[in-house]
Amino acid sequence: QLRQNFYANSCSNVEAIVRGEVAKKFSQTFVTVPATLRLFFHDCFVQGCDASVMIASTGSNKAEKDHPDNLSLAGDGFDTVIKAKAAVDAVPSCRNKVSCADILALATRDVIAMSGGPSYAVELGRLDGLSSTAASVNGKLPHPTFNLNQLNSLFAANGLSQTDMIALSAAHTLGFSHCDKFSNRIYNFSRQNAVDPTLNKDYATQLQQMCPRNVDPSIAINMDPNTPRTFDNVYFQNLQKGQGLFTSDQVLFTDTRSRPTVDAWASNSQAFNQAFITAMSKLGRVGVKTGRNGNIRRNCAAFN
Ligand code: HEM
Ligand SMILES: [Ca+2]
Ligand SMILES: [Ca+2]
Repeated sequence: QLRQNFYANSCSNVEAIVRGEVAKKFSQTFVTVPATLRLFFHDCFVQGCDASVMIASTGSNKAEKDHPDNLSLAGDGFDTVIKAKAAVDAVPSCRNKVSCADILALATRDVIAMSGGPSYAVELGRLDGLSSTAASVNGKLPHPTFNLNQLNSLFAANGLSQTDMIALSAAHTLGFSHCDKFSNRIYNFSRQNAVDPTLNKDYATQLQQMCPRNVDPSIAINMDPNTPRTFDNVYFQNLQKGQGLFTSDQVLFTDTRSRPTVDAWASNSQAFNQAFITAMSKLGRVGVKTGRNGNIRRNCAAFN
């Protein structure tokens, strides 16, 4: 059972310590923000929010982070958690008291707030998981080609509603994508349409310019073409204009079952922020480990 003041008696300053390290990292590179937020999502959807995604592979174990769906996780997310963990452990009373999973949850809250998004109280008390395998990632993470039914069923498997799914998708209001993740929409889309017809024409042309055929696979572009460094509801306004980057983004507007929610949040950032906080809190409860199912890792990248 998670609770807000879980570390009140063991490490009462944990929130300030984490925030301080996250602020330092944020001042060095903005990538900290999307990298940490996506890391939290990919952690929670595979074996629950237990920092299983942070484990490094060893000679005998190929870990989650080396599954194809996780290879584009940016290193700055991992680095943020590792640095915050070191800062926490530098305080004698906090040493080996706070889980990597909780530090990731706190850091995620902090990067959202630092980029203009809402802040919220984080429930704590997660333990770190005891396993991490690439094989366990299969089928657990959404793909950018997903339609609404596929998105809903994957999120429902994690206790999240369609409303939660739409709110969380707005994480694509910042951060980057590599060209291969959406090139099917701008080249050879279908027999009838070379370009995905749900894509705004000018935006499609811009995407083709930024991502020419045979582009360097390391090239990444902003997912929100309008406010790429601000956590805001412009994501939903983009969808209304046909500027959703992935099929899984644009479908939230094209499918009439989800469009009313997109329209509501495009014009009401407060309502969106509230829904986002609710959904993030639910995401943070997925598959939480307690008791013998977990421990507090000394090194977030390795089992004790
Ligand atoms: C709804 C289904 C989702 C799909 C299909 C999806 C897919 C993707 C893909 C393909 C990328 C680009 C990766 C790359 O090429 O580097 C990406 C980036 C990102 N995603 Fe998602 N995602 C989804 C939901 C979420 C959720 C729920 C969150 C967080 C709450 C999230 C946060 C992010 C962030 C922040 C980035 C940018 C990462 C960076 O700049 O390093 N996504 N996502
Ligand atoms: Ca996990
Ligand atoms: Ca934005």
